[in-house]
Amino acid sequence: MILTKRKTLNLPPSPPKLPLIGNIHQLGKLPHRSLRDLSKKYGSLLLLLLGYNPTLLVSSADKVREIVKNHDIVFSDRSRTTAANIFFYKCKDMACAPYGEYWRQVKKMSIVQLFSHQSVQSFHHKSEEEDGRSKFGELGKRLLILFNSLCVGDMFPYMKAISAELDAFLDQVIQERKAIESHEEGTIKNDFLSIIMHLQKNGTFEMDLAQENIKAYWLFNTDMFVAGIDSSTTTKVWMMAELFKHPNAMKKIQEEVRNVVGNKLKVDAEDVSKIKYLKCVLKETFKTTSGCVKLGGYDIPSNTTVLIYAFAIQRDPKWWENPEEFIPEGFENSSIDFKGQDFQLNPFGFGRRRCPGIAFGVASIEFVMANLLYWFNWKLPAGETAENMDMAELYGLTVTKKTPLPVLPVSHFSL
Ligand code: HEM
Repeated sequence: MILTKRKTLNLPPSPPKLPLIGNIHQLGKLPHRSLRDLSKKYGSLLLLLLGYNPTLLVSSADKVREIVKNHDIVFSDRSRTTAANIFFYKCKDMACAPYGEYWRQVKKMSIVQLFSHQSVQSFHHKSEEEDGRSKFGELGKRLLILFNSLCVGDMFPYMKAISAELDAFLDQVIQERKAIESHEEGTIKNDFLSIIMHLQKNGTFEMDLAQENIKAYWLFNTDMFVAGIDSSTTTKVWMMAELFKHPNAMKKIQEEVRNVVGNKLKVDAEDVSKIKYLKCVLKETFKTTSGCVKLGGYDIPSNTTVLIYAFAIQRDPKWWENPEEFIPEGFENSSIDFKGQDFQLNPFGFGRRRCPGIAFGVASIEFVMANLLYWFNWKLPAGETAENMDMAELYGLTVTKKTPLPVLPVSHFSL
């Protein structure tokens, strides 16, 4: 008889759990806020059970540094969810692909072709194309909702066996995916697929791409246009809302934008790079609006999802003075940046799986915001005041503003 000795794991602290749902009842409607009390009570490493999913919440910048420095490869994997399997042909897109050779190749191809300095520069000339792609954005948003719902389904594997509705739901998911593919075929296939074929022919992409991988790679556009557009748009909305709430910051940024641009009536990329306060406002906005960054699967116990609790880290008094206030000036004489070296500011994640779209995201936000602030003065509709402006949040992949931003542009220049 072989006796196996079971290793007892020294697990991080956990709040009390309920049968079947674990800690889900403690998340509330805004998990990024409710988890804060738990992390204050239990410490910077907190093990939650979400349904059947063990989830490690990391809420200290020092712990994040330690994890990224010592365990980056382990954390670079992704958990294989039902949603990713269905939508991305068994996780063949970049964001959901398990860490390994395939992910490395897809990432290499994207960096060469899509995230190069040249591509980011050409972003300014391509902004009109975004209109044509906004339809895809709408479809992409619906897809995201379905995607998230499937992730919730993964927390309760026992329900899969008993839920007849799940089959109907999965049918709906597959139909939505087909709708996206046919839309894609018409709009993106030509330029995107030709890039892939070209790279495969000239040997840049070293793997032989099966038809399914290529299809999944079209859906990589979902990563691009949902991950990219959704997060950038959300940041712009919060930035504008915060500027309304802080009229001195609004006045200061508009003066700086108009000083830098002068009377050229055109804001170009060089101008944007000179508007220093814009970068401070952007960093402060990132600081106040990120929720949780998902790191991937880790094995304490196996298949633990690790969440970096950006919301708490970016409000940690150890790193930030007046952490609950919106004070962009805090960045004026500070070298803290979001490029992945400063663990207390982490809107784009860390390590190998860090967001590859930083340059695109930042360029698009800064360019659009500089233009909006240069061309227009902004006011609220009659009856609304900055004090009573609704800043309620909606939790999701990104923390969005629950109600639309009720602001009105007034042209600054008499044409
Ligand atoms: C304000 C803008 C943006 C924010 C805050 C943001 C944030 C993030 C975060 C937190 C991650 C996860 C990192 C991790 O798992 O450690 C991520 C991944 C990713 N982002 Fe972004 N992102 C932004 C813009 C963009 C843009 C513009 C694109 C594409 C054009 C993009 C494409 C991606 C992709 C493909 C991944 C998955 C990378 C991988 O798994 O290897 N993002 N992003």
